[in-house]
Amino acid sequence: MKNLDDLLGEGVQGRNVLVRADLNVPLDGETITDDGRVRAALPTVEKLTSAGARVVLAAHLGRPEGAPDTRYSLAPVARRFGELLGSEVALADDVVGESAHEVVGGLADGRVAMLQNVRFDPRETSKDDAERGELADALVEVVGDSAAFVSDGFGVVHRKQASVYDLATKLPCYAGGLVLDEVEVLRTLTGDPRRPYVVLLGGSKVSDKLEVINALLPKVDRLVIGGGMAYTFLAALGHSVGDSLLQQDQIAATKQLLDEHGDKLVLPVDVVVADRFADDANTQVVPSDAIPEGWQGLDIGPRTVERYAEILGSASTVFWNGPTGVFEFANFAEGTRGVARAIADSEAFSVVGGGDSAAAVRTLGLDEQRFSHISTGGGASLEFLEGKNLPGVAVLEGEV
Ligand SMILES: Nc1ncnc2c1ncn2[C@@H]1O[C@H](COP(=O)(O)OP(=O)(O)O)[C@@H](O)[C@H]1O
Ligand SMILES: O=C(OP(=O)(O)O)[C@H](O)COP(=O)(O)O
Repeated sequence: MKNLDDLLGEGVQGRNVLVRADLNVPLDGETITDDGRVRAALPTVEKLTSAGARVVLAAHLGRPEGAPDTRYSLAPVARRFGELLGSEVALADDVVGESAHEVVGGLADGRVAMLQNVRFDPRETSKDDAERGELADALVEVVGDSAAFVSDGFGVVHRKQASVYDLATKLPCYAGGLVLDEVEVLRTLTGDPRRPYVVLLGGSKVSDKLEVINALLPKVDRLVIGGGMAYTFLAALGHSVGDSLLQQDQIAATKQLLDEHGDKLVLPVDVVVADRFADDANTQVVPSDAIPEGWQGLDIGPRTVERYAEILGSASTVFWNGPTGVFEFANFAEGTRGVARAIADSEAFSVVGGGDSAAAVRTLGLDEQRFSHISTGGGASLEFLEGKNLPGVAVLEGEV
């Protein structure tokens, strides 16, 4: 697989280089609450601009429904990128339209432009190869067919999407430094990890992650569950979960997982419930088999934190993806803070993966240096650990 150094060796002065980055940062209105992914994308872009390339950034933000939606505009991200870079990043109003052509056409050597959220175009995430191919062709038209493509959005390489996968089949493609670094660290976890090997999973992308659990169970000693997915497990045990996040269609499969691997799976014994999804909601701590009707679980409870901290503290290898609760609200951040602290205090080789998990480490005031590696990708790391083929990496290796 060719990499960024190969491209720099070929020379990029005056050449358009389209960089796919993962700039999917957490936002509070228009304020970026954690710019970790922007910072992680900088080194590749800076290497290219220093060599005189004209860099065109393509990225997504959130999960818009395939149409422009101002809530998911990349404007705050382009602004932050410009600040960190020390030179303005011009943002196109569209993905492959008139504005994209104009902004890219006006790009000077060593400067950076950004396309608007690629997921504003429904073809980006289409399951139809031809539709995605069409968008990739339109992206090539924007940057010109003498352009190069650098894939550096590690957090999105598990997605078979137009700007991640299909574009790599249309332009000379190169792996960026972030993708290479992340893959190298994660490889140490797929070989022969020191045991006990504990994986802690939380977060809200429940349907994505339930599949992953199945594949990870044979590889780990303990799989500790928190966050939104815990409630599908509790429901599978026959408990009522009130208004908590619930993946109804996965209950049967989850039941089977519990039957087959109950010894490895660790579930919350108590949870913090709220009477509505808000930081100032009324709250109470209840046993996990006694969630009252009309209430929703938004964090793991203190007894669970203690138990999880003990398991994490005695592990030799830890992988953590997904906050154990809605840590963005102070009232539901204690669980995530508690498990993060336990990992930070342990001597284990520890990898944290995921935009929100990494953001939690930083915004809850933990010392990043206490973790062996903070990955920019949650789902991508998990799929890598499962041993799954990551489309965005495979395509760079020419394995498609
Ligand atoms: N019990 C819960 N109910 C609803 N949302 C939750 C719950 N626990 C965690 N979350 C939310 O999960 C989100 C992070 O999920 P996810 O995207 O899967 O993690 P990551 O980005 O680290 O991969 C956070 O915004 C958090 O508020
Ligand atoms: O935030 C991301 O993934 P993550 O939450 O698994 O770390 C990536 O930007 C991918 O986003 P997606 O899961 O909407 O495809």
